[in-house]
Amino acid sequence: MEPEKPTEPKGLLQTHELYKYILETNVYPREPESLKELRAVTEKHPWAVMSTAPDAGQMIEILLKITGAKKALEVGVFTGYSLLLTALTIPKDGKIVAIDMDREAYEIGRPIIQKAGVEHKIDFIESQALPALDKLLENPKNVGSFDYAFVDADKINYINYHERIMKLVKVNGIVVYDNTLWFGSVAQPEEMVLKEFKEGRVSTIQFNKSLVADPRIDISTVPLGDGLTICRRLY
Ligand SMILES: C[S@@+](CC[C@H](N)C(=O)[O-])C[C@H]1O[C@@H](n2cnc3c(N)ncnc32)[C@H](O)[C@@H]1O
Ligand SMILES: O=c1cc(-c2ccc(O)cc2)oc2c(O)c(O)ccc12
Repeated sequence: MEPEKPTEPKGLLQTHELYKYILETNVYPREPESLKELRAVTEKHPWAVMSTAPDAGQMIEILLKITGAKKALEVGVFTGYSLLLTALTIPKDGKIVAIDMDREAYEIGRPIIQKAGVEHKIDFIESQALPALDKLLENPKNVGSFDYAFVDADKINYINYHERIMKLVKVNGIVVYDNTLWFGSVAQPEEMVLKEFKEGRVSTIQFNKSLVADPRIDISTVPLGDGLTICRRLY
């Protein structure tokens, strides 16, 4: 049997109608204007699908508020939806270290971030993520200092990011990994998986297993967007 081709995005839900209902009824009415604007400019980008899902963003906003996060780390910025969401949510004197190797995409969202008055909270690092994280770790002030981290970059490296981020976040700090259900492919038999998802599926399955086996964290996987795994550092 031919694998089913995805049509329009519906996250991991059974129907487009249900996803539309969630967005239109619960998410868009509460979404700040600047995030709507960022979403609109991002839609013109050929890789717009990579932008953090607004329903997942709404959940992240609650996490940031509950934990009172002030110092945040983001790996994978793209045009900046999750970055702007974080910048809008953390306090005025909060800081976000945001890493992406693609400055061009960040420049698409940056004028909107500036207009929203939150650019002063952001330290954008144009770099491959692994060396940037290693550099952060060289400064003892950064070790165990982050309240929150969001990882939404190359899935194959999540395992490597995790080891570094475990040292950068404080005990009780929260780490959120995006795409941990990789378009639902993690639960599909291999022969049913579309070619373009195969590599990501394998690394995501391995990564999910490694989180389950990691005694340093609590975890919860939430089927929002493309799957979020929320971790809390225990020790
Ligand atoms: C899924 S997008 C991030 C989406 C973003 N969180 C948002 O809300 O729009 C992934 C991003 O990770 C970046 N990326 C991929 N591999 C990377 C790497 N090895 N180092 C740094 N950035 C990387 C890409 O340039 C891309 O902008
Ligand atoms: O379709 C994608 C692709 C990515 C992706 C692929 C390769 C990389 O090096 C980084 C990112 O990420 C996505 C994503 O985060 C998402 O939420 C939806 C779709 C995709």
